Amino acid sequence: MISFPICKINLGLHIVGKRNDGYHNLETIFYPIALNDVLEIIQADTFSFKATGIPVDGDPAKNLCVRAYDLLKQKFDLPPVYMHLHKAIPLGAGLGGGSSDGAATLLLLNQKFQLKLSPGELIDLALQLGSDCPFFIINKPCIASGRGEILQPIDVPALKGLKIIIVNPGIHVNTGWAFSQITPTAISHSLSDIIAQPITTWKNVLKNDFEEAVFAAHPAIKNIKDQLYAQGALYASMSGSGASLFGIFNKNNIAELRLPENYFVHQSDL
Ligand SMILES: C[C@@](CO)(OP(=O)(O)O)[C@H](O)COP(=O)(O)OP(=O)(O)OC[C@H]1O[C@@H](n2ccc(N)nc2=O)[C@H](O)[C@@H]1O
Ligand SMILES: Nc1ncnc2c1ncn2[C@@H]1O[C@H](COP(=O)(O)OP(=O)(O)O)[C@@H](O)[C@H]1O
Repeated sequence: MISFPICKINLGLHIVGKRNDGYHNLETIFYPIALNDVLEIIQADTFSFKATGIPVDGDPAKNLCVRAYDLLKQKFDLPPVYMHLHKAIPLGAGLGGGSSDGAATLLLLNQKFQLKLSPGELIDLALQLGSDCPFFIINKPCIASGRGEILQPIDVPALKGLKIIIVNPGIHVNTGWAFSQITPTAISHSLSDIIAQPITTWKNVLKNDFEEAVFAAHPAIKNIKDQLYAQGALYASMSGSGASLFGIFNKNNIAELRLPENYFVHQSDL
């Protein structure tokens, strides 16, 4: 069986409080983007995992696909499988690619071996893999709170018919470090109220709390946001804890960005 794990951007991201378990409560809107990895799972005589495409760092046994399989193996008598992950989503980019692969593994195995896990059970398992993972069980625009697992589907009519450009400069921002830089604050504007307004009103009110610290540490990241606006973006922001930036444009107003050749650039319809 094959699946195409997509990625996400964050439309607004507020850190609202530090929790006793070391994580933070946040409020954000997860919005799915049509930039995807490919994951194939086949029943086999022995377990194996192969990754191609953009190289994934670290121990393959800790890959989120393998960790998702191991998690289900603790609960069910799963047979061995061959898993092939082809990576196209940049890593550690604030796009949730690894989380999406982990969630896709849970969904594929649930379907293939008829495990009959409900969406709620899959979300609980996904949260054990990472805070971004539960969203990829749903894969529809959602307003999220808690660590990211309290999810409410939401319509974002302001984005209909528009185009997105994602730029990743390949700078690694550690997510734990980014959270440590933030002093949590109460939300002054409701995210759902903001995104119900036309996109031209978002610029000064829809904010990612990580930008200030990440831009201060990496001016090259801020420079991309400035370029997106200079090229006519209706709205531009960093995604997650970085380092990807996205700009939202009218269809007939595609940016001509002057970026270093090694930067990753993706364009798609919203
Ligand atoms: C910031 C966000 C926003 O969507 O996205 P990314 O930038 O990673 O894509 C997420 O909250 C990231 O989720 P995820 O990347 O799954 O993080 P996790 O593996 O769960 O946690 C990595 C580390 O970040 C911190 N962390 C993460 C989530 C959270 N709600 N509070 C935290 O304090 C913790 O220090 C944790 O050890
Ligand atoms: N399938 C996977 N794809 C990408 N990264 C993975 C995967 N499995 C584990 N990882 C680890 O997770 C780290 C960050 O994952 P990723 O989801 O790409 O970042 P982000 O949460 O910033 O979007 C990677 O640097 C890598 O070490």
